[in-house]
Order: sequence, then structure tokens, then C-alpha cells
Amino acid sequence: MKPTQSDPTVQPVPASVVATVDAADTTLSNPRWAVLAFGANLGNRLETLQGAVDALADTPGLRVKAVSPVYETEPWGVEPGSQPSYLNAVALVRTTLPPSSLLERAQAVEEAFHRVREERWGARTLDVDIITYADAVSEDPVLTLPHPRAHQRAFVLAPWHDVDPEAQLPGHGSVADLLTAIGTEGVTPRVDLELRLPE
Ligand SMILES: Nc1ncnc2c1ncn2[C@@H]1O[C@H](COP(=O)(O)OP(=O)(O)OP(=O)(O)O)[C@@H](O)[C@H]1O
Ligand SMILES: Nc1nc2c(c(=O)[nH]1)N=C(CO)CN2
Repeated sequence: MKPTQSDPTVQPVPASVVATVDAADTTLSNPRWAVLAFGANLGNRLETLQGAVDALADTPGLRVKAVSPVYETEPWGVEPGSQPSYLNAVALVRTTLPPSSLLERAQAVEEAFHRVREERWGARTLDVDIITYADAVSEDPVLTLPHPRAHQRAFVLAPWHDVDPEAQLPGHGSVADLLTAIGTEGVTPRVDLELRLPE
């Protein structure tokens, strides 16, 4: 039987639903730049970082556009000598995922590499942080944008500056100036190591 206009099973779509779907469509057709930071100080650190970049590149709606050089870095925020040193790197991505989905994906990748959450700033096989998402600013503790400590961290700013010398950290100014202000002590380029940009 052909449905007619008076078919009682066809409900009008509420305006709020139309607005939500339209907003999702806009995101889908409008990829944003995001900066992701990676850190590892347990296990095979380089292999883990490459695995994380590859796993993120396999995400529908996400393209990895650049990967930074790799840095060997002294653990930040903890007692000196209490943890192994980190390898750190940064990736620039374009994504149609909204910020909350990007965070979910980053956390799923951390878990895939057996990240265990114990103490704050504890040693870890993998940490993936969202440093910026377009020019979004948010104080939501679940996803604070830009990352609330990025401006204090040479292990984020140095590799980010390498791949984007003109980069700006929303609310804090240029990455170049921030890096000059805090210096690069304890952050050493590992020119013998390299991350591959996924195809
Ligand atoms: N920009 C962000 N990127 C990643 N996680 C964030 C961000 N803003 C807030 N969070 C929240 O922080 C929580 C703790 O994250 P995580 O365990 O990676 O912290 P950490 O790496 O030990 O410390 P830090 O946040 O100083 O890098 C996450 O569950 C997440 O919800
Ligand atoms: N060098 C270095 N120190 C850290 C790092 C990190 O990635 N590199 N991550 C931390 C929590 O996110 C705490 N301290």
C-alpha cells in the first residue's frame, strides 16, 4: 500500500532534531585542523608512537597531515630521576570529527597501547593529548581547549614549532615566542629516530 500524506505513522521531525542534524552536516563537510601531542616513556617508545599515529590515521574522518621530529625529553612535573625519559612528538591533523569524538578516539588509542591510569603524570606507555582544535577555547575539564598546560611544555612546543613555525596557541600567542620564553632545556632532538607519515 502506498503511504499517503495522512499516513499516521509518519511523524513530523522536530525543529531541534533538524538543527542538530544540520550542525553535524556542517562539521562533516568542514574539516578542522587539530594538533595532537604524543608521549611515551615505557616499553618500545618509538614503536608505540608510530602505532598511535597509524591508528589515528586509520580513523574515518581524520587525516594526519604532518608528523614532527622525535624528541627525547626529561619527565616534566615529577621528581627528577623518578621516571624514565620520554619520547615526544606532535601531529597536525585535519578532521571532521567533533572535539568530543576526537578525544574518545585518542583515549581508545591510548587504551589499545595498554595505557594504565594510575597517578597523575605517572609513567605511561602512551599519552595522546589534544593541544588545539581549530581555534576552540573551552574550560570543560573533560576536554579543555587549548590543552591547559601546553604553553608550559617545551616537549609539546618544540616539535609543534618544527612542523608549524607560524603556529599560534589560542589565548597564549605564538608558539615561537612561548618556546623562546621557556627554553628547551631537557628537550633533545633525536635525529636518529623518525616517525613515518601514514599514506
Ligand atoms: N586537551 C585535552 N587533551 C586530552 N585530555 C584532556 C584534555 N582536556 C582535558 N582532558 C582530560 O584529562 C583527563 C586526564 O588525561 P590524562 O590522563 O592524559 O592526563 P595526564 O596526561 O596525566 O596529564 P596532562 O593532562 O597534564 O597531560 C582525561 O580523562 C581527559 O578527559
Ligand atoms: N617529558 C615529558 N613529561 C611529561 C609528559 C610527557 O609527555 N613528556 N607527559 C606528562 C603527562 O601528560 C607529564 N610529564
